[in-house]
Amino acid sequence: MSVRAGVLGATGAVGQRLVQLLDPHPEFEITALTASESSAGQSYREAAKWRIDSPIPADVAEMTVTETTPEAVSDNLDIIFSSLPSGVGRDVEPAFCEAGYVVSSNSSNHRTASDIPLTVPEVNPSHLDLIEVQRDERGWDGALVKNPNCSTITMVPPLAAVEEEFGLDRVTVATLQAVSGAGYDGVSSMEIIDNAIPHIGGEENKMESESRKLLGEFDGAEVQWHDARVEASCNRIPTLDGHLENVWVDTVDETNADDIIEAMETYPSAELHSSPDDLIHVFDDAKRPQPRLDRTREDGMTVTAGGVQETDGGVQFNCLAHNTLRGAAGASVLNGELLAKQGYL
Ligand SMILES: NC(=O)C1=CN([C@@H]2O[C@H](COP(=O)(O)OP(=O)(O)OC[C@H]3O[C@@H](n4cnc5c(N)ncnc54)[C@H](OP(=O)(O)O)[C@@H]3O)[C@@H](O)[C@H]2O)C=CC1
Ligand SMILES: N[C@@H](CC(=O)OP(=O)(O)O)C(=O)O
Repeated sequence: MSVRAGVLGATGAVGQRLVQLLDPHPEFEITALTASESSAGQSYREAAKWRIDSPIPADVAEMTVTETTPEAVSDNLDIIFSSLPSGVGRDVEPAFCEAGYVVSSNSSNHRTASDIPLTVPEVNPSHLDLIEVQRDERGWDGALVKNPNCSTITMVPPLAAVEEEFGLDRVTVATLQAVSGAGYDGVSSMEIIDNAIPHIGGEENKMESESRKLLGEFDGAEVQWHDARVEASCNRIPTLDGHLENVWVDTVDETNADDIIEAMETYPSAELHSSPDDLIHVFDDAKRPQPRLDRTREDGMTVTAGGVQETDGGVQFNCLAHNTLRGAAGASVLNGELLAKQGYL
């Protein structure tokens, strides 16, 4: 039987990606779509202004968009995917959880709260059980689960591979982030063409904190954040999709480039529908990965890496992921698959 799924913020950039991924999904069936008051009452086709380069799914196009309240959606929902603006989701998502819904959210609110699981199913699936703590503390029948920020999710699988074999002491990262990360209206063409912007508000702090929570240990009661020092510098560049990152890692144990490549290549994926066969693909061509060539590998869910070199304290490498697939909608769907597999739906 299908898992009935609702999408909050379904008309937005990430919401449209969620619809694109959920419509053909073998496990989920879209049964509710919500957006702001101004879109409510319209058909999804009218409200969404579909901007993805595959056709709007015909069966979803004629569904009516509702307001984003627990009362406005039908009771017949098993899971909700949320891609609301963070400020909106901050209060709205807990209201859905209080009403008994299980919410897999991409919004940045509450990601570092102590009782909210922040999960990448291939990296820290055990953190999902923080739901039990959350339910005890908040008295919810529902649950709230988050996926991380798109730049964080790009570097965390390679970092997890390094951590597992050699330990992480210090991480320094510089990002080259695509414009889609800012949303359709986020950066004007006059601002970004022939240019680069060396600041993305709040992004550095998210990379520094979310990565340490993801790589931390869950002891059944709380997540002990990883104690590595993580420093990030974030830049917007004129690519459409795909965040490229330059990462330097000081490891606890001595290592070399060949061992790091092997650790990344053998880091396991998860047995979930949306997990790629190869979670991390490592190129030996120093000019890869590149956003245009590599962002859609395995439906945009593989993290690609390259340029692995030894340094004084450890290793340097580059990595890339599709920011609205692996970094946003795909990450939320994966968390939904994990919730289903672990019996939370
Ligand atoms: N774009 C990206 O690559 C990434 C985005 N994110 C995060 O995902 C979230 C969504 O981003 P994005 O899709 O780009 O945003 P958009 O602005 O494109 O979409 C926002 C969605 O939320 C709805 N919405 C806006 N205000 C309200 C409100 N007051 N009540 C109910 N619904 C509302 C909009 O409806 P309407 O159409 O009616 O206005 C729309 O459906 C954000 O938290 C963002 O930070 C995370 C990673 C990557
Ligand atoms: N800030 C990211 C996208 C984003 O919205 O991230 P978050 O999910 O943390 O809000 C970018 O600009 O590429």
